Amino acid sequence: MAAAAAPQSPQQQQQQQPSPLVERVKTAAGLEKLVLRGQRNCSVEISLYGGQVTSWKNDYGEELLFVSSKANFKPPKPIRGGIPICFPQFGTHGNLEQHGFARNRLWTVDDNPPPLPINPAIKAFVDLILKPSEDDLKVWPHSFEFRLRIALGQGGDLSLTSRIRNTNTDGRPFSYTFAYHTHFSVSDISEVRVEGLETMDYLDNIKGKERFTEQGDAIVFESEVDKVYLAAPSKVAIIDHEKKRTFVVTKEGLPDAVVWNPWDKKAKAMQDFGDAEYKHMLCVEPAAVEKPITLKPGEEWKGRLALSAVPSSYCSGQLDPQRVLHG
Ligand SMILES: O=P(O)(O)OC[C@H]1O[C@@H](O)[C@H](O)[C@@H](O)[C@@H]1O
Repeated sequence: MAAAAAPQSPQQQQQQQPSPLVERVKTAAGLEKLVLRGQRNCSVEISLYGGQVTSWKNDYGEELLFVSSKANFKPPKPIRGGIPICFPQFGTHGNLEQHGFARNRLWTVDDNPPPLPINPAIKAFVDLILKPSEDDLKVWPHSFEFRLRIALGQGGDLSLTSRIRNTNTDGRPFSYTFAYHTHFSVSDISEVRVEGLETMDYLDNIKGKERFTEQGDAIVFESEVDKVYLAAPSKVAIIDHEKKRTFVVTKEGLPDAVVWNPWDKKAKAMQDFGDAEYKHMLCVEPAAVEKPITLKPGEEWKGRLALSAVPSSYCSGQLDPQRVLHG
C-alpha cells in the first residue's frame, strides 16, 4: 500500500498554487502595482501611479525595459523609465507641463470596461482608466475617459491599447498629442541600430524642431538624439547587437515615432537618471505629434503599441530587418 503523503503545510500548499495571472500588490513605497504573469518567467508590472508599465520580462526573467536606478516612484515626479503615457501633450508641443499630466496621475482599475476584442488565448491583461480631476480641468478644460488595456501575450509579447473618448457635454471638440514613451533596455547604445526609419523626415528637437530627412541606411548612436520621425512605418526594429536581441515595435493609430537618447551631458543634468545610464537605454516612442488628434464629443480614438523581443543573430545576417519589418 502506498504511504500516505505527509500533510502539506500552508506554505507548501501556497507554493504549489499557480501564481495568479493578474495580481494587485502594494509596493514597499506604499504604491499599488499590478503584476501580469505569462508562461515560464514572462511578466509585466504596471504602476497605478502613472498607469505606467515599469517592467516587462521575457521567458528567462530578463528585464527588457529600462527604469533608472534613481527613478522616483511617488508623485509628483513621473517614474523615469518603463512606458510613460504622454497625454494630452507630447513634449513641449503645447502649454501644459512636459509630456502632459497623465503620467503624473493615479489611475484606477476599470472592472467593467466597454468590450474590447482580445485574442482569447491572452489571459493576463488589465484595464485601467483615467478621468480628469477638478485641477486637471483647470489646466486642460476638457472631459475625457482614457481607457488603457495592458496585455501579456502567450509568447511574452506586450501590448498597450489606449482608447480616449471626448466626454465634453458642452459640444466642444478637443485636440491632443500623444506618445507611448517606451524606454528599452539595451546592452550598449553604441552597439544598437534602429531599422525602419531610414529616409524618413523628422523634426530635430535639438535643432529647434527643424525638419530634416534621415540619410543613413540605419540609425546608429554616437551622441544625443531627440528626433520625431514623421509618418513612420507601422513597424520599427531595434537591434541590440551584443545581446543578439531585436525589439520589434508595432504601432497602430500613431503616425510618428520619437527616438531619444540623452547621452552624457543631458544624463548628468537629470537628477532621476544615472550619469552613465544613457549607455543602457533607448527610447523609441510611437506617437502622434506632427498632427494633433482631434475628437468631437462622443468620438473615441484608439492607439495601440505592440512589443516583441526576438532573438537576432544579426551579425551573421540571419536576421533580415526587412523581413522583421515587413513580415
Ligand atoms: O524628462 P522627460 O519629461 O521624461 O522627457 C524626456 C525626453 O522625452 C522624449 O520623448 C523627448 O523627445 C525629449 O525631448 C525629452 O527630453
